[in-house]
Order: sequence, then structure tokens, then C-alpha cells
Amino acid sequence: MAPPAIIAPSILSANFANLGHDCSKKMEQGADWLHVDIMDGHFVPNMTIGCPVVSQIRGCVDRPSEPCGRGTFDCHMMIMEPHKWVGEFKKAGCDLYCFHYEAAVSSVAATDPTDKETTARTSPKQLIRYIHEESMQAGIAIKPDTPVDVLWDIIESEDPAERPDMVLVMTVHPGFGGQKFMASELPKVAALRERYPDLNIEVDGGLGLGTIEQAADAGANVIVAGSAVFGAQDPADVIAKLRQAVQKRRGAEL
Ligand SMILES: O=C(CO)[C@@H](O)[C@H](O)COP(=O)(O)O
Ligand SMILES: [Fe+2]
Repeated sequence: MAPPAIIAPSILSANFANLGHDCSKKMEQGADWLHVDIMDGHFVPNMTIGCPVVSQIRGCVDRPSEPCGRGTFDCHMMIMEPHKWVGEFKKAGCDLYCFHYEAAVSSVAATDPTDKETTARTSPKQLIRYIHEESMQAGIAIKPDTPVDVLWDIIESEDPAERPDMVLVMTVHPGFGGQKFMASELPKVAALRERYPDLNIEVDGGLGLGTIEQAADAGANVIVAGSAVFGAQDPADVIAKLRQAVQKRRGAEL
């Protein structure tokens, strides 16, 4: 059976002048995780926040008491050279470091094989190992143009330290909130769920009450929603309904 529903509001749609308050409010309204979008203006054509802001908002939300528990900071790293920021984001309070496959494979060869950070640039598997050594959960994300089968070898790594704890299937082209959901990406989710019944599979982009059924039916259990939650009259109700849709799909598997 698929793992439990996890609802992760994307703080990209928060009021940045009042970010700490908005984050703690979403937790009170029933969020499981907070999805923190980090954009560098190179990997995607937009820029957001860095470590100082993450560290400030970390102080507004209780830390998770177990891996992937309530209060997890799910940092979606839309950046080039993701190996360079693992240590800094750990210090800032990140719990789950989710890098893009496309950024990790465009990195160059190791220049100093004795250095963990340098080695982490050589392959997604080495980067996952490094994230685990820094005591964070590791996620790997794919953009709409990337086929899902590039992930099989990584998810099925012989060494558990090199396996991701979560896969993120983007359902928009990354860079901005409020875009239209791409149902064309759902076969990737279904293929992942068929192969890996226990894996956390996250979807991100255009999720809301009008699209959640499709995503849940395909097998997604970690739901990112920015504008649908932050723009709602009643965010707690939207969070509850997103959760119900995922739980319903889980119930149907029994
Ligand atoms: O990573 C991204 C965009 O690149 C997302 O996390 C969005 O911020 C989700 O926003 P909505 O589509 O739910 O408004
Ligand atoms: Fe995101």
C-alpha cells in the first residue's frame, strides 16, 4: 500500500513580508510539511530565498521528531551545482534536501576524491550519499522533459545510502507558482508507484481541488500546493480535502 498522505504547502505563495507567521499558521491549519522552493536564477528563470531566510523561518516551526515527520522542511532545490549547498542547508534547518536530477548530472568530475562535497558532484547517487551523511533525507526531482526511467538505476542502488527517500515528479515547468497542472506527467507517477509501492512520491505544480483526484489516482502521496492553499478562503479545509483524496486512493488499495 502507498505510504500515508503528506500535504506540503509551498511557501512560494506566502506573504514574504510575514513569512514566519504564514509558515506557523499553515502548520496550525493541518499541513504536514512545508515545501520550501529554492531558486537560483540559473537552473530556473526566477530567484527566491537562501539559507538566512530558511534559518529564520525554521525558528517559527517545530522540528520533526522523526525522519519525514510533521514539520519537515522539504527544500526543493531548483539550483545548479546542488552539491555545494548541502552543508549550508543542513545548518539552516533543512530536513529533506530534494535536488534536481538534471542539475546533478550536469556537474563535472571530482577534482579531489577525498572531499565529500567534491565527490558528491560526480553523480546523483554520490550526492544522495552525501545528503544522508549530513543527516538529511534525500529527494530527487525530475522536470517535465526528463523521462522517468532515468531514475530506476538510482532508486534501485545496491547501497541503501545511495537510494532516495522521495521522488518528486514536477507537474509544471519549474520556476513559478500558479501554473497550469500538466496531466501529461502522471504516467511517470503511475510507473513509479507500480514499481515502488512504499516510496514517497511527490507531485508539485498546479495541484488543488480540481486536480488532486488525478494525482492521487496515479499514486502520488506527497502533495505540494502553493496557490491552492495560500489563496484559499479556508486553507484548513483545502488541506483536509487534499489529504482525503490521497487517503481514499490508499483505502481503495486495501
Ligand atoms: O516548485 C514549484 C514551482 O517551480 C512549486 O513548488 C510551486 O510553488 C507550486 O505552486 P502552485 O503551482 O501550487 O501554485
Ligand atoms: Fe516546488
